[in-house]
Amino acid sequence: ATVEELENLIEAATIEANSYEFPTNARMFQAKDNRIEDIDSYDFVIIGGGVAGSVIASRLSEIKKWSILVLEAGEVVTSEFNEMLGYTAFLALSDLSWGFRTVPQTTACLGFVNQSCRAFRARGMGGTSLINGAVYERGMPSTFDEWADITNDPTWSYDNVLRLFKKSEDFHLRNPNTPVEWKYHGSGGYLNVEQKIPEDFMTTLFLQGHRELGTDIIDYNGRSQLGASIFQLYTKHGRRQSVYDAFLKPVLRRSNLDIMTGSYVTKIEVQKLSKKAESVIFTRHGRTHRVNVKKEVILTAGVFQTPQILMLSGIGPKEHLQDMGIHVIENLEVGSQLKEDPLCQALYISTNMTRPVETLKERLQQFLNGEGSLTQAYSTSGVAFQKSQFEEQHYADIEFIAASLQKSAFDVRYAGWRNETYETAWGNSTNVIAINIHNVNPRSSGTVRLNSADPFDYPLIDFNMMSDPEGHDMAVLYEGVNRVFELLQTPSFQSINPEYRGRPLPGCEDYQFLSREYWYCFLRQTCTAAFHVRGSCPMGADPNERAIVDSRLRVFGVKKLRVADSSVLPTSMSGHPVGTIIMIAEKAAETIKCDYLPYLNIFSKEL
Ligand SMILES: Cc1cc2nc3c(=O)[nH]c(=O)nc-3n(C[C@H](O)[C@H](O)[C@H](O)COP(=O)(O)OP(=O)(O)OC[C@H]3O[C@@H](n4cnc5c(N)ncnc54)[C@H](O)[C@@H]3O)c2cc1C
Repeated sequence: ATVEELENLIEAATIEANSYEFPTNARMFQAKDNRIEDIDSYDFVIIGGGVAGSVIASRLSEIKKWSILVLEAGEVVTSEFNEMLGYTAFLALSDLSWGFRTVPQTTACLGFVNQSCRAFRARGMGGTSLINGAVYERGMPSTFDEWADITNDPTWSYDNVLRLFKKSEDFHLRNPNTPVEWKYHGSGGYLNVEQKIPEDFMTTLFLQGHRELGTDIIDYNGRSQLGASIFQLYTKHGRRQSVYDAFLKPVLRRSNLDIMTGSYVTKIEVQKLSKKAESVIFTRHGRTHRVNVKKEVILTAGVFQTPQILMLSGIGPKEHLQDMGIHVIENLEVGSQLKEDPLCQALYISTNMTRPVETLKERLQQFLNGEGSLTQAYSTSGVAFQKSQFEEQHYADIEFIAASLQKSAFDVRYAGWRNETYETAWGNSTNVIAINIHNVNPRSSGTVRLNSADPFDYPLIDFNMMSDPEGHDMAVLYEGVNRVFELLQTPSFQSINPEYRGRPLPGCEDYQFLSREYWYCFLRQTCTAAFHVRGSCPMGADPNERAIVDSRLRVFGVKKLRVADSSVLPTSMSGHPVGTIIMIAEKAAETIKCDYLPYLNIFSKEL
């Protein structure tokens, strides 16, 4: 597109976002009557064409004799507007968004309308990679050794999964100032990974400040995640590349792969005695269909809807299903260990830093060259992973993200702020920067439950962040606040004259301003969700210890049914999950191939 065409797309999308009303249920997918029409059967039916579903469909359809069907509620997205990461937030307020939010919270998101946190998820081929920040990050290598212990399966160890991370990746070093540990990166994979160029002033300052504090500048996808860095993004020449674009678009001509968009799955039919998954019921264009499954159903509908579909199909906590009037097929603690990371983005700091004045036309011209501010979702690209004093092992538990901000009515709408809280947090600050504090390894957990047995009702989502009885998560976040002020003391940051000019927040007036108690209150008011939700159907060795799937991602007690998306992460991986979800999906596909084609060597080309 030309600069003028892009300007028109931006105008239309921003008008839509500013007046967008989120749906509150999925009734737009309801059929007109109760008739069920059978369609042809498939070897594998994949529910959800999101991040994990796209990877699995791509890999399984490599086997020509298998027939694969992907059922996805959303559509294929083609607008170039969606490729501009700089407008990411606008996409969450569009028809791509499911529009989920949590039930009212008591320990976090208190400064937001109805004390509710947004729980953004996207629909459409590529799933939430259609609206996310495209940060590519794998977490701490030792996480995967822990997964091998939890599942009693050494194939989850880092030495083994590194091969899968590399298999997906096509890494390009675009910023020569960034350290790279090449042996941890892949080339020639489906997913293009690159850094944004050139660095902006705030990123440079952030890295210098960290150097002055003695922090190493590292490749966070190398041997250790601990240190400061600039984001690696899975973009291509600075443009968003959804996981569908990367993994499925190149193979669409395969005749054994069918993708049915606009298809909303309401139930997996599981035979009551044999407990075998036999068919999938879905609505499409006002009608209801049944598809029979010859080999397996693979559930990749994401962290909220995967547990919802399981529960609607009779797989979940017995008492809850009985309360909902659903016949129990398998009693499993589905949806009982939901994990979300608290993120504080409201520590606004006034400075004397002036930002470059660029017109939209100039920014679009840079975008067309694969550069500039529109090629990243966050306002800058500086990031640091650190370990708090409370972290007993060696995981990162705090991520700091540099930001350079302007006050905006759109932010209030996007995040769902209460106006008064936003205004007072901002105070009379000018030329604002923020160092966002992200607790990437929290202990608190929440739940996903059914609202009713009606598949068109949204599930009840309760993040329950910062609620662990020991107060660990609060202590980590408070240490994060103190570390931000330490960073602001470095000579680099002192050069821009940083000053905190927020006013006492509503609800926190009783605490001495800027005391420890005040910051605790501030964090409960301003921390919201990082959208890195996971763990609603964790893998493990034993369903009596609340595991839902085994190490081969098979649902305990049910045959022909696997789950392979963000729901299965058994612990945090200390960061942004897409890289790990892609690895899990690669592993799921490889496992399925080994189960059905045991004569194939896993290193053979055919895999
Ligand atoms: C605003 C935002 C920014 C983020 N930024 C980053 C980032 O920079 N880096 C990162 O690593 N992670 C990021 N994430 C998180 C990341 O995008 C998700 O963790 C990831 O997409 C989850 O993958 P998934 O395969 O589990 O689910 P999804 O990608 O959400 O896919 C699930 C799919 O299933 C479909 N589906 C659901 N229910 C049904 C049904 N009943 N019938 C048919 N289809 C159905 C959905 O429409 C969707 O397409 C971000 C998330 C958000 C919201």
